[in-house]
Amino acid sequence: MTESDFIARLRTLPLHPGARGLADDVAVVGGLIVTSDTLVEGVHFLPGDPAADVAWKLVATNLSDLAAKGAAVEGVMLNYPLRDADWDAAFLDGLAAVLGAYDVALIGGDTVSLPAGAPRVLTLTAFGTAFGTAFGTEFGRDARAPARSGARVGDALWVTGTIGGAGAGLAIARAGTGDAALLARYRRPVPRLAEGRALAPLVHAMMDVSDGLLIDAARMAAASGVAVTVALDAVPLPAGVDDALAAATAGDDYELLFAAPPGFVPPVPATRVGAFAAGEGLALTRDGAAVPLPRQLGFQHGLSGMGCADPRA
Ligand SMILES: Nc1ncnc2c1ncn2[C@@H]1O[C@H](COP(=O)(O)OP(=O)(O)OP(=O)(O)O)[C@@H](O)[C@H]1O
Ligand SMILES: Cc1ncc(C[n+]2csc(CCOP(=O)(O)O)c2C)c(N)n1
Ligand SMILES: [Mg+2]
Repeated sequence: MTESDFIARLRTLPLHPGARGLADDVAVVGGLIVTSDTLVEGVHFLPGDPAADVAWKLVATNLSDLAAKGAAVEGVMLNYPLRDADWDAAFLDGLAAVLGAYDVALIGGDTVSLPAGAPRVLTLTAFGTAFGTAFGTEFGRDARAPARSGARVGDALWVTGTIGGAGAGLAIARAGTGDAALLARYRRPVPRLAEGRALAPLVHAMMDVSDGLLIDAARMAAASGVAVTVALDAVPLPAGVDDALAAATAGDDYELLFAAPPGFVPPVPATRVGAFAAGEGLALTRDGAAVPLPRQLGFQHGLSGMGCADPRA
């Protein structure tokens, strides 16, 4: 079963009104914005990646979902599997560093052991509050946490930062040599918290790019009931990356993807990469000409590595 099949089945279960139909980066519960993400050794990080970097990535990937809702971070809970003392100590050092870097407090969690040889599975749950609101009604907070589902016909699709650096960084980590800045994009992603707070009151829809620009743009369009076209030639690439299609399907970028009305002037550095129209699905262009969709739009669990073109989850 693929990740999207599994989540589609979950959607048939009784859902909390704040679950946003299991079609958003977060839930909004009791005035809190809640998200949870897991890193699995061999799936999300390499066994040889430094423990401190794994701690960084675990926190950063969760904060990225809060950033996509313009949230202020309230705190995090950690579920941690002990395995070897040196790695665990280095992880704790890295955890202290990333929590300090983003001024994030630990709320609690759980500590377990692993069977000998089992890969590490690390989970963090992050809690946030809608930025700029006093403690008040859930509606007031929810109204400032843009969903994936708000894109409208005529909106433009925008992305912060650059895309494809983390995918290149993963190849560098596997090879053991290469550009340090690209490697850092893979090992130490930067949650766009300040950008998210600036954008949240202004945009129609927002999410972070975790699985790949194309699959995540398709998810935003599907959740919004509109079609989206992405211009491959417009995708902002970092120095050292030149294959826009590979960049747009690699994932791990943790930039913010958002829909905004025509004429929008973003308050933070961002690039217009596409447009929404009536209809459904994703289309690609390069220099104005239609380009066929690749077989895989991004990463999806359950497909032995890269995912398929299904934007449902
Ligand atoms: N095992 C699960 N149980 C309950 N809800 C789930 C489960 N897996 C995913 N979801 C829900 O499905 C929705 C989509 O999840 P998804 O993991 O794709 O979003 P995300 O966290 O933004 O992305 P990513 O995991 O790529 O960072 C969210 O509402 C999430 O809470
Ligand atoms: C060793 C290794 N192999 C492949 C990848 C690529 N990758 C794995 S999960 C994922 C999407 C985000 O995960 P999720 O959807 O679970 O949040 C991506 C792009 C990696 N990071 N490390
Ligand atoms: Mg997300």
